[in-house]
Amino acid sequence: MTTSTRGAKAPAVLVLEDGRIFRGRAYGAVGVTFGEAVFSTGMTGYQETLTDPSYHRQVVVMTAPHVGNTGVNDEDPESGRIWVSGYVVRDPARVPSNWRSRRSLDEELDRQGVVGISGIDTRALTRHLRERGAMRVGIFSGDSLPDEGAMLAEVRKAPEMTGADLSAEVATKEPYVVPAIGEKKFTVAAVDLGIKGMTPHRMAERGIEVHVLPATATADDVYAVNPDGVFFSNGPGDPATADGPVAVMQEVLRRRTPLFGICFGNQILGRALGFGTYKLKYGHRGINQPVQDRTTGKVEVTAHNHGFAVDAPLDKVSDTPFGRAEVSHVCLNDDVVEGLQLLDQPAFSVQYHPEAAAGPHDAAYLFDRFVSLMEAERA
Ligand SMILES: NC(=O)CC[C@H](N)C(=O)O
Repeated sequence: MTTSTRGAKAPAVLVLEDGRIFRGRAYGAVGVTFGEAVFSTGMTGYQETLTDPSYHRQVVVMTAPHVGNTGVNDEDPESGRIWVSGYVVRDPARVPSNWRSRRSLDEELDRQGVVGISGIDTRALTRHLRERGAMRVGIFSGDSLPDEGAMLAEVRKAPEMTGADLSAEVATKEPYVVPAIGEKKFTVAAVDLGIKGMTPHRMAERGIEVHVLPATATADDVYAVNPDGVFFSNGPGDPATADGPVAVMQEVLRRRTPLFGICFGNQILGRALGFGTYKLKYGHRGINQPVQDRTTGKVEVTAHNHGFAVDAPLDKVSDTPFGRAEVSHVCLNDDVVEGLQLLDQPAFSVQYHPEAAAGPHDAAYLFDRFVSLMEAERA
């Protein structure tokens, strides 16, 4: 629920489900919002973060102290709207400055009805989330606020992220096509579980015509486009709920069509192979996470946004219903599984974001790997 505007400087309170409270000022829309409190360590790229559908139902805390400096432009959004359910910053820019800027971030949050809070100690909040783990949170702003006990009771009624099935809420309802740039070489069916705009673009740049399909697409829908490869996107929510996409992916594996998955898509590949998924204590979010590609030994700096992970053994090849599989990538901060690959058929996935929006481009080679799998299939 939001009421608008003028009160951009109204008092605001952030209430965590364990009872910790931070007081600040309204930022963006004035009103009430709930979600899972998570922190992002990205120093840049706030527009891409805000519009990434994987952040649906999450209240994002920025560890970078000064946010909004470059304003809001019309080029950087990763989808048609802001998806975060709330936004938490230390010190918003008072005067944005950039040649592409059209309006301030404060105005844009207000325009889209996104409730935020500024002027709180985001370092203390981040340390709290790191020690206690991601948890539910509420932001309440306005001139007359409920008492603390009432706000806490509301936060504790909000839905949890564990068990949340959210892809269909954010994905396209209708299929659409992103044409290949230049000569068309391949057709890919991309199951949209919350896809970011840059992902089909990275494929289109490589001569792929991308047929983006709704989250509810069946295997028949996938094969109706006569694909050379199949892609499963990133997306919000708990992968343990994604039974539909897991069944579709198992059919793709049965048919041995080249397969690539990103983030939620990696968790779905994990499940399709028979591995479990689990919730990380506070997740990985930011654009500076070190990952090792174990197939080459190279280390890359990468963009992350995940709160769940695949539970697969790091030190051995696993036998799965689709042949041998191994962990191809691992996060060097905490040994979390960051990629999977099959050894007996053309299928792989990563838990992080090679589309790099925002983020470093170190992992762009993964799109080339997908192209190589499709080329090898054709040869
Ligand atoms: N970016 C994503 O695809 C996130 C996947 C999943 N929702 C998670 O939090 O782990």
